[in-house]
Amino acid sequence: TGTTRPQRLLRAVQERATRGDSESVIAAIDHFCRHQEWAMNVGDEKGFILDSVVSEVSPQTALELGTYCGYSTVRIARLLPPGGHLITLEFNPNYAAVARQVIAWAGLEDMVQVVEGASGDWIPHLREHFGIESFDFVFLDHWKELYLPDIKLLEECGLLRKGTVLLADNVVCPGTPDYLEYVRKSQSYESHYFGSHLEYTRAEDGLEKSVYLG
Ligand SMILES: CCCNc1ncnc2c1ncn2[C@@H]1O[C@H](/C=C/CNC(=O)c2cc(-c3ccc(F)cc3)cc(O)c2O)[C@@H](O)[C@H]1O
Ligand SMILES: [Mg+2]
Repeated sequence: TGTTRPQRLLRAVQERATRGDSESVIAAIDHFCRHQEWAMNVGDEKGFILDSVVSEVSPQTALELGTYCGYSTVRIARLLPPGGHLITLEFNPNYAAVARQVIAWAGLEDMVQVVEGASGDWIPHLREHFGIESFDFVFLDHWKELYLPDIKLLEECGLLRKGTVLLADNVVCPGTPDYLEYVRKSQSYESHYFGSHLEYTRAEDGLEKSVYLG
């Protein structure tokens, strides 16, 4: 049986990073993915763009779809303003278990709630369960064909407000064509593409930032 890649990534964090130091956790994961095993984290290059958008929005309420090992969760949570809170949805229990330990190693467990389950099941219950009125920021990084249905669900549930910022990973590689067409054509969004590269590679990829106009 042996270990899984997320478990090996977690071990690299525990061996290389300093407890409570989120920068060292991010660096340990990037080192692992560059020199040991590639993994589908947003990475350092696109991560720098993610950082700048999160810093600009400075969200009190943030949502992440697809936690995986918690790399982007740590990147977002370390930049939240006082009182800021991040909910991250992850439907694979093994990934969620690894992510919780990565987030704890970074010392960010008080700002983050890892919610185990499917985004489509959970989104309609976020208000009643977590007392969320609406989200200031949403990071999409789960299954690519779910980006579009899930933002439509967020709209229907009234969880987006005038000015909510959506940031979507992988809009080029693997690609999210139906999502891109929707946010770029809809009168309800102001969209902008940030060109970059697929994590830890030279392949083209990028992030799409879309502001909900109501
Ligand atoms: C049925 C449940 C649907 N709703 C869901 N709700 C909550 N979490 C969900 C989820 N779907 C998937 N997830 C989780 O999101 C994560 C999935 C991410 C999918 N990401 C990718 O496929 C991806 C893939 C690549 C990639 C690019 C090039 C390549 F050659 C190989 C891979 C790069 C990336 O940056 C990626 O993000 C997992 O942790 C999964 O368990
Ligand atoms: Mg991704």
